[in-house]
Amino acid sequence: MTTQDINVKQQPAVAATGSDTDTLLATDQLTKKFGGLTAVDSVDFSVTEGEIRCLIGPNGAGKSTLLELITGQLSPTEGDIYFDGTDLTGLDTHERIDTGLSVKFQSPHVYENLSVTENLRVPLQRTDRDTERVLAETLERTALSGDADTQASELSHGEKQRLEIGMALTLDPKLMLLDEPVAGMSIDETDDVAALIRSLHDDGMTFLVVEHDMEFVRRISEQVTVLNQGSILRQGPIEEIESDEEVRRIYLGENA
Ligand SMILES: Nc1ncnc2c1ncn2[C@@H]1O[C@H](COP(=O)(O)OP(=O)(O)OP(=O)(O)O)[C@@H](O)[C@H]1O
Repeated sequence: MTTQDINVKQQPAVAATGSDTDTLLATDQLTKKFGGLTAVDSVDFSVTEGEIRCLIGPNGAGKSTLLELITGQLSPTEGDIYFDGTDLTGLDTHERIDTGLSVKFQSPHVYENLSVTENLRVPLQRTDRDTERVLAETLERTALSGDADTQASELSHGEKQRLEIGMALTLDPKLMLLDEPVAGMSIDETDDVAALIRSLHDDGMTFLVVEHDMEFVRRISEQVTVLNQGSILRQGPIEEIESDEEVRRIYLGENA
């Protein structure tokens, strides 16, 4: 399915973000209220095919809520989400994954008692892909070939993150959502994850990354969206965002 197939309701979101038919993910007036608190407030947001878009913002800005609305862990109070021509409203998280959306949460969710290869086989059971070929490819892409038989519990934090990205890759997603992928990592581990994201991007993968580490954002992302109090404050190239006075006052002053 292509973005041409997106129904008429998507048009405002695409138009509002200035994107065209390359839009892979779009939200239209997306809103989430928790009682009297509006955590996400009429957000028109989009991710273009092939880009690495980072979502930043101060604590409580609504980043996790937006991510959870996209993954289907939360239902919107109002608004819609479209992905690759499909209206995701009404689909549960597994059904969203089947449309090509992949999610990697902050802390690694790997099976500690299984080997690296066995972990990679778990998501593959859901597909009819050529398991042995995909396994070999994924081990190589995540630089885990040397640890194919290592039990996951023996991996470092950074290796576990790479393994989980690998598990997502086995399903051949169209968009990877990563929630703070380098939180708590050493410099070397951060380097490895940045290199992995860049190389997957070079192969055409699209990313939406929620991240606090601005040095990491600078390294992986060209396009940044700043969320503040549930609304989009700014979006644009990283250089523009970093030099924007209001962004600096609200967010970067304390994180740059
Ligand atoms: N389940 C919930 N019930 C009530 N309020 C919530 C719930 N989840 C989030 N909130 C509130 O919604 C607002 C946005 O929270 P959210 O976690 O999305 O922000 P965030 O940008 O991800 O923050 P952080 O960077 O600290 O993770 C906050 O005021 C938060 O307290």
